[in-house]
Amino acid sequence: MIRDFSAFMPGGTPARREPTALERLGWGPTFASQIDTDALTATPPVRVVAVHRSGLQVAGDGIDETIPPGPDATVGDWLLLNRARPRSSRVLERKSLIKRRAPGTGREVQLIAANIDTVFVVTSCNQDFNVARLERYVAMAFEAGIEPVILLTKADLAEDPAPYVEEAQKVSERVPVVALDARGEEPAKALASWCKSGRTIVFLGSSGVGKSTLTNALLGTQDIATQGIRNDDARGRHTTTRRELHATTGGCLVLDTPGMRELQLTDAATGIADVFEDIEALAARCRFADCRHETEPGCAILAAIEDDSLDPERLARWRKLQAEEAFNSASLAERREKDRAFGKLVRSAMKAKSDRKR
Ligand SMILES: Nc1nc2c(ncn2[C@@H]2O[C@H](COP(=O)(O)OP(=O)(O)OP(=O)(O)O)[C@@H](O)[C@H]2O)c(=O)[nH]1
Ligand SMILES: [Zn+2]
Repeated sequence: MIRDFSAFMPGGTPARREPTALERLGWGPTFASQIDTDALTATPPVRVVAVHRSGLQVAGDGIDETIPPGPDATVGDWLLLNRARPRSSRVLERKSLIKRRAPGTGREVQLIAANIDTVFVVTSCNQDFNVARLERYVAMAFEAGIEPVILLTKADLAEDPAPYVEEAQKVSERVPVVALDARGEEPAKALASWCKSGRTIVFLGSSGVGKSTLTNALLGTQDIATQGIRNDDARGRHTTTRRELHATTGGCLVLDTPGMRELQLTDAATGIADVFEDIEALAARCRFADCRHETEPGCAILAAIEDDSLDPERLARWRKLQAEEAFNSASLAERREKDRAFGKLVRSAMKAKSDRKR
């Protein structure tokens, strides 16, 4: 068989032609630039499209198979498939990575998803709407190196979605906000600029906000709930570890990963700083480098609150996220010690809040 590898190499992509099998899976210059033609022939690139207990399901140009677990890879990863020793397949450097600490352990890191292009942080135009939660998810996306977009579903049920949009826009100047009806034709149109062929997206948010509805709207007639049962164990039971990519008719890849819907913030100091860049910029102007923004003279943050240019609630949320992040990122031993201190901090924050309300 003659294969045209030109499209795999950097700069080899002409403007208008049908996408190759690999491009439909998300292949592009970021990955192509990491390998040479010899490696391409000997070890074909494949993408991990699903993670099962029995192994990694990989897809490539004419390849669709399950390899045993082994490579330190997760759904979305690109591997150079080593046919003789699949466990030794090389994992290509990632564009983005969502990870977390394995629950209940010390420093062990769990890979959740790789090479996601866009995270849609989903909430609804109703009582689910919560700025603190939006900030948390957006920080996580920034930390992972992924572009976040805030999606406000159930706009059709709200008397006026505008106030929700306005609040959501305050999370970060860098994050677009879209309000829509998650059902029917609207998502495919409203999200078209992010859901292009070969792009990989994921919907994150609380239960009931419309993640499955959005996924179904993009996938067309396919039903994700029934589709997911297919590759699980013999009894067709859902397993909590299942993660997989589904292709839309437009060629966009939607990651379905129930385990990722609620995430703790871990090792996300940079992401938090990105979301709260307004506060970080103020902090840099405080007189003392170690200013705690409580009573210090020359504190730029206290000054901003004083002149109403900073919302004290936003400052409180920043403090809380930072404390939580520091707590989650600590090792188990450190955690035990911090446990008490954290409880105290939360209690004093709650008290400060109720004092203010009084
Ligand atoms: N009217 C209206 N209903 C919606 C919208 N989005 C979701 N719903 C409805 O809300 C309910 C919950 O939607 P799901 O898509 O199951 O929510 P989910 O986020 O996937 O929930 P989990 O699977 O529990 O995580 C369903 O009955 C949807 O039809 C919307 O934009 N407008
Ligand atoms: Zn200060």
